[in-house]
Amino acid sequence: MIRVAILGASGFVGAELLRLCASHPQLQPVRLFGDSQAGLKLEAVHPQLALAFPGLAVERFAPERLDGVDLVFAALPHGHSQRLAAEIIARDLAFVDLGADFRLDTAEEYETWYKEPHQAPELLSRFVYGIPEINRARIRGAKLVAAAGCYPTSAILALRPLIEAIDPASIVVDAASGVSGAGKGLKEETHFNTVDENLTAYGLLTHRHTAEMEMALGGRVLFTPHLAPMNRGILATCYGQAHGPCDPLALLRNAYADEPFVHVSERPPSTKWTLGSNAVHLTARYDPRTGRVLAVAALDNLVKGAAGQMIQCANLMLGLDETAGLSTVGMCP
Ligand SMILES: NC(=O)C1=CN([C@@H]2O[C@H](COP(=O)(O)OP(=O)(O)OC[C@H]3O[C@@H](n4cnc5c(N)ncnc54)[C@H](OP(=O)(O)O)[C@@H]3O)[C@@H](O)[C@H]2O)C=CC1
Ligand SMILES: CC(=O)N[C@@H](CCC(=O)OP(=O)(O)O)C(=O)O
Repeated sequence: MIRVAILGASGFVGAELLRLCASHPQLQPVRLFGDSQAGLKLEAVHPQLALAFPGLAVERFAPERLDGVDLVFAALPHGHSQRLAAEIIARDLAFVDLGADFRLDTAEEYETWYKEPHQAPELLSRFVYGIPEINRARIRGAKLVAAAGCYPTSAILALRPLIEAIDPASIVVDAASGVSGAGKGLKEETHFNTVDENLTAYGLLTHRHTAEMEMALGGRVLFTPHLAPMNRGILATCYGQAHGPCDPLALLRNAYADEPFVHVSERPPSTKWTLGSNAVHLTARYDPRTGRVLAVAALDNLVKGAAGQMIQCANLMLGLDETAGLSTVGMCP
């Protein structure tokens, strides 16, 4: 068995990591770390996991508590991993980080979008960007992976195979996310009364995920996120000006023919098809009237947009079956 420690285990992504580990043949969570919920038994923090992990409790992190651990997952608020990474690296552990701390190429880019100086710029180049469908060879065997953000995963998977067919400076991404994307903290914007029966655009022109999309797509992206009145799921509708008539659906089908978690279809995808699964559903069109390409992606922000992607990366890093522990089946209705 591979012994796993989870930083941020008491959060939404932490719960999802544990849920997926419960059906993983090799990953065994042994240490769970949190902040305000440290000291509580797991069954008090995430009752839905009580039967799977009866003996576990949430602790406060201390480096010596990683003794005997093989793999570390971190699902912490941005800015924390860059302060802890050196301790994890010194122990030569496999490390998959989901915060944004090690996703971008440079400290300058991080400071531009996250509005604070990076605390470990010397480590940035050691992390591999974690979307297996675009970066599998580098993730396989890597020790340090920065798993991609939820919105970027949807837009990058929808557009990357189409990038040669469009002007990369013309990309527009409009994406709607379920409220779990904002984490479990209580905020006015995510309060039931705010989100119920409501649809809101936010982060206009400034959302930090723009940088990640531009890094992976090599273009300019106008990204507008929206908060949708649903629990989970992201639907990303992406556009780009085509160089000429093309068949984007065929390009997607061709790019993802052998991918275990990507389904390409003519049918416009729904978030509900992906709930609880590591699947991404895609479609695309060429519009001869406007000369634009349109691509749509649906995924579960907590699975392919977070915990599922982390496990998919860890499977590759550790030489396991890439699909281990990751059901491809969504829960619908
Ligand atoms: N939710 C999503 O869909 C996605 C989230 N992410 C990213 O993953 C990370 C976690 O997200 P999510 O699970 O939603 O967030 P939550 O707010 O639900 O959970 C945050 C976790 O971090 C812990 N934590 C908070 N502050 C500290 C601290 N100072 N020291 C140690 N631990 C701390 C919390 O502990 P405690 O509860 O005990 O206080 C909790 O376990 C974030 O970076 C987020 O941006 C990325 C993709 C998708
Ligand atoms: C609905 C919602 O609020 N979503 C979050 C993005 C999700 C996330 O956790 O961001 P990372 O992938 O960078 O970690 C937001 O827009 O800030």
